[in-house]
Amino acid sequence: MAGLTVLEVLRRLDSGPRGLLETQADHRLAHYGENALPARRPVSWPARFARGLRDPFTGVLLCLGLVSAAVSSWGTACVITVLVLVSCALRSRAEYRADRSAAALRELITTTATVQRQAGPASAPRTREIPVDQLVPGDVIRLTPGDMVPADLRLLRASSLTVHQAALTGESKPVTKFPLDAPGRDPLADAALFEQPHLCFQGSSVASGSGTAVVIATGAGTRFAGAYGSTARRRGESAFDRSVNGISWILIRFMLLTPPLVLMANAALRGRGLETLPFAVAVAVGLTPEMLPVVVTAVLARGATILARRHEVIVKRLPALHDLGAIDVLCTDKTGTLTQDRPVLHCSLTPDGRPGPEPLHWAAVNSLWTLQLADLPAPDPLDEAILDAAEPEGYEYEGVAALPFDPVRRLAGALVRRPGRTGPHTLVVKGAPEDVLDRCTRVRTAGHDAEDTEIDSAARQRLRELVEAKAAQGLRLLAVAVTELPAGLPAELPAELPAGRGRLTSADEHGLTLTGFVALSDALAPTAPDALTALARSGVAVKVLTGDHPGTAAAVCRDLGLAIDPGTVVTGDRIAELSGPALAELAARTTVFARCTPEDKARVVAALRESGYTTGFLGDGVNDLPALQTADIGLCPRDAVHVTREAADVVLAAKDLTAIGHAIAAGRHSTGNIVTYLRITLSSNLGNVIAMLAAGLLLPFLPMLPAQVLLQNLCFDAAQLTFALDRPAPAALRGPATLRPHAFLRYITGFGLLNATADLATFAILTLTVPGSGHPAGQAAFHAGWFTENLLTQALVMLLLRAGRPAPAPICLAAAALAAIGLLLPLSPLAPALGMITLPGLYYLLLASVLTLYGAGLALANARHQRRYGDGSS
Ligand SMILES: Nc1ncnc2c1ncn2[C@@H]1O[C@H](COP(=O)(O)OP(=O)(O)OP(=O)(O)O)[C@@H](O)[C@H]1O
Ligand SMILES: [Mg+2]
Repeated sequence: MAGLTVLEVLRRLDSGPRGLLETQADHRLAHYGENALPARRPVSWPARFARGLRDPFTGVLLCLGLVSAAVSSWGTACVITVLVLVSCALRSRAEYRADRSAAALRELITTTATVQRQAGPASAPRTREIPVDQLVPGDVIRLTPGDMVPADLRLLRASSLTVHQAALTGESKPVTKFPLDAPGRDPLADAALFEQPHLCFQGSSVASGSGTAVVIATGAGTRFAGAYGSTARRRGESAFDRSVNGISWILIRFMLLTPPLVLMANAALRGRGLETLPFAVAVAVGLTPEMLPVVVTAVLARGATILARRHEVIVKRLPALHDLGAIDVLCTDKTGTLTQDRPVLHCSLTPDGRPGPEPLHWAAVNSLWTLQLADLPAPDPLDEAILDAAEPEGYEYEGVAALPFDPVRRLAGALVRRPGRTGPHTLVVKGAPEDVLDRCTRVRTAGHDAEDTEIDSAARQRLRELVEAKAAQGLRLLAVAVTELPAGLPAELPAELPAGRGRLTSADEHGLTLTGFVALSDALAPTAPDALTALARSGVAVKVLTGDHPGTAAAVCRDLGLAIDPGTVVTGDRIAELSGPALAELAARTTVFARCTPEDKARVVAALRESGYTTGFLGDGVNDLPALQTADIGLCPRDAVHVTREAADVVLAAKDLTAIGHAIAAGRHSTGNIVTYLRITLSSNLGNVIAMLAAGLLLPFLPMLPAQVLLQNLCFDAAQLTFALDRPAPAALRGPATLRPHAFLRYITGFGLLNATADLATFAILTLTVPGSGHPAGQAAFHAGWFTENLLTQALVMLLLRAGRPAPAPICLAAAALAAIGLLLPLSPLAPALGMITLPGLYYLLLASVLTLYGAGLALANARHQRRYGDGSS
């Protein structure tokens, strides 16, 4: 449809500029289905289950199962299958529950689109907000800054519209879009589809300006769904990938190496052949923390559920909770996040700093006509405050053309004329004082005999000082300027020409006459000071990145209790000059960044990430989008614009910024639990494997039958699921929680060797107390003895390797159950079936002393580790 004229497109879609009839829309919704990307639809139970199978651990386990089946070791194959099925089922259940607990909150923040529809053929079209999934082809919709482009669209009208298409084209700068009536004849027709100016695509978002468009494709029919299917974000490796996934991949390599090593060692030293394969497979399974994916999902799901319930925080992807715990720098924007973004007019000042109505009057004319001509359904809070405060004099003028506000230019321009009068038009510009002053050559003195004088450098300096002084009071200042443009010229060129190209352009905004300033005040968000204090206390550095004036930013930060020197505020132009290490160094030592463009915010965040910080970004506006996508974790308040909410990983659904502190604590808690689980499980698995390999080589028989290895493994796995319910040490919650794979591997190797020593000591007492290892009965006793010892040491490790507080009841119960199984199974009637027999009493006596020594060693080594590293993380 890209080459058709607007009329042809509307005719094909059986629609019109007034929009669809409600009944038509209902029929189409039934016919085309909901407008949701296939990847975003709710996931069914079987699909969730199948997704679990794609996990790398499960993959390796399945391979080991296949190997076992190939050598007809059916018992092993069955145990592995059961492990895989149980772990997938447990994982999908945890995910499902986490999803459901946030579902109600998610309703609060569903993305909507402004659609224009008619109740009946004769009625006037009405605009209203509907959830984007209700859009159908043929719908006519409005676009405003911060909107997601909800479907594939053909533009009907646009006013300085620019869209972010980074998700589609990788281009990070917004691109201009404008309607073309007959694009087939346009020289741009050969450009790639996403570059076409008259089409907007699902997956992009509105950066500035506004427009009206007709929906040409929805749901799975959009280009985005066709090209990408899902919305993978290309932000690089996250903290979760670096830690949990990093460890997983190291382990998987070990697992894959183990069976061939065992086979080769047994062949070389003992002359055994392929009959040791089931044992080798069992050893590899024994090394695997099969339940790692389950425990990770269960821990994160539980944390997310509690956060949703207690603090109304929505975690959109579970790994984001882990990353929250790792945040050590939180960047936040100011307006709308730390302040309420409900500005009220404080004063209207003439250029000499005295109160006077003229600046407010012109500001209101500008606000009114930029709003009207840009077709925005709702004014921006600054414009709203200006219109509320001004007399409705704007109606004396008639708007001709407008250049709506955009956060890079920091200006808004409106071209107006007096109705019925000929003569030049007036261009009214308002915006950030620095940017307006740069374009002013004259200044208007106040009073009845208003006259314009040239601005000399002394006057310019005085104006800057006035701005500084007002900003230092925490006021948001806009400068207002006017100029005359000859009528008939560029503004009234034929309407097909896109706005911003040939009509009013930013090039017209020069040679202006300053009429004065309007100052607005914006109250702090009530919970912001507490939230910042709590963050500082929990070891998270806070940085403020704002588009506002440095003086205003500094004053607001002072009110919030952030300690900064006024001279240390860095402005956007500094950021733009620097790159690489210089920028990273500046970003690390600066607390407040002012006059940032959206790009500047993103560059600061990227520089912080590159220097190794785990960075969160909290923001609410379109100008925050690039930074939010660059950060490790994007957070937004509930009132954020659609696109920001869509891009954020974490949404604060309550109007309470202290929820961030709770979310970070929950993240640390989750990471702490995962780390405890991993330490315990890996150090004892590693110990067992070392012992098994050593015994396999020292003994003339297999130290444990494959079935026994798998059985003890099943018992460990079941017991370790209780770590999802653990409480980490308070020290683990005090600072950012990260897991550094190398330090971690050192830890588990140390404790693994300790564990192996206990095993080897047990072998020694077994050879002493159980004679005749040449006979089957002697071997069965050996197997039983080691089985008992293994489960008992595992129980000890579960209780002693934790940091800080005593273990909660479920963990104690699980450890007790392990000990009971270890002691009672070899005595039970089941023992012969498992290849074990009853042991002599002397063995238990000696075992008790080995375990006492082991327990003491464990406690000592753990206490030393705690002293050295303090927290629960590694
Ligand atoms: N509607 C508007 N018309 C004219 N100028 C505006 C308008 N809105 C904002 N400005 C000017 O542009 C500047 C930058 O605005 P921007 O939206 O990028 O950031 P901000 O809202 O000031 O702060 P933050 O980045 O903390 O949300 C503002 O400080 C103000 O001077
Ligand atoms: Mg903002």
